[in-house]
Amino acid sequence: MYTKTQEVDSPIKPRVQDETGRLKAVVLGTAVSVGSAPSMDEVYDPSSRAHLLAGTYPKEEDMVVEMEGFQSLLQSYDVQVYRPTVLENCNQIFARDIGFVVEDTFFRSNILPLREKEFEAIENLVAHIPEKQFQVCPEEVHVEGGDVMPWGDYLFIGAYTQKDYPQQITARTNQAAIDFLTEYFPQKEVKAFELIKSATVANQNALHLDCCFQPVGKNKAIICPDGFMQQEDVEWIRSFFGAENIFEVTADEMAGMHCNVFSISPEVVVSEKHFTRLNTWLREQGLTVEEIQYAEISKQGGLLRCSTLPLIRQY
Ligand SMILES: NC(=O)NCCC[C@H](N)C(=O)O
Repeated sequence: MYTKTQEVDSPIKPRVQDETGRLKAVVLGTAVSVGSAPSMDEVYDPSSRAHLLAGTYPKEEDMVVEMEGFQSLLQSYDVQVYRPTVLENCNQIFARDIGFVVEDTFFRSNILPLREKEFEAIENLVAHIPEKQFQVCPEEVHVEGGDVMPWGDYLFIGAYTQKDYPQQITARTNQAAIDFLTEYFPQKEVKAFELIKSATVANQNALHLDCCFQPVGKNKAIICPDGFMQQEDVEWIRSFFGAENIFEVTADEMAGMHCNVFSISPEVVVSEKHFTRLNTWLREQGLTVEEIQYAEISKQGGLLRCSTLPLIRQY
């Protein structure tokens, strides 16, 4: 069974149209029983790899505390927070990637095979979603929720479509995913961005789109230009949001997950407490910034957005 921290509203009717609408229900991953540190053969992102090598790989108890803090904050905003069933010795921190909601449909992702098991832990929860609002992505469609961002009439997708896709362990969303979502949402303008990939160097890798780009508020965004393979995509984002509405982060800040904040509403954003430069800018834009401690989680190549899977936002 999934763990619910509040009563489940059944049925759960998914609805997410953008990145910042007022959050009502969310799955927050869990670090409980995350298992021992992976071996160098098992590791699947460059940040975890670097921390394994440096002997600074995060401890379960520290990550559990950070995630509890996030849960309490979300609940203080009256958000219904669901946690996955705890699977023994399984890393279930990054709930974002295992599924995603666009408009009124929950999609089950086809994620990195090494992470496949994670979906089991929310099966009983998604069973509350009406069948007509639940969609399993076809087998050839490789997609993780970190690469999918609805933004009103637009659907932003992070992808990697180069020939060496099968060899890139940090490439999780392919051309078939772009084609599938384009066909599924004919009324949306699908904008796909090619991301840079590296299995070994964290500041040369944009694991997902949400590691190098994140809209905030009503019309603003955080980007790391270095995360994009094509300069014209960066230019497109600059002109779409307007240069004055964009905060740019460095490649090192991208590796530290500065783009991976999470919005509770167009007015309130959750950020990491060490992101001083970013948090100052967010406040200057008139946003309320809820700062929490999440630095241990960042060592695994994900942060606040990555550990959440929004089910319902209100419009
Ligand atoms: N959306 C995200 O960027 N999720 C972070 C996933 C990190 C995890 N270590 C992975 O490589 O899959």
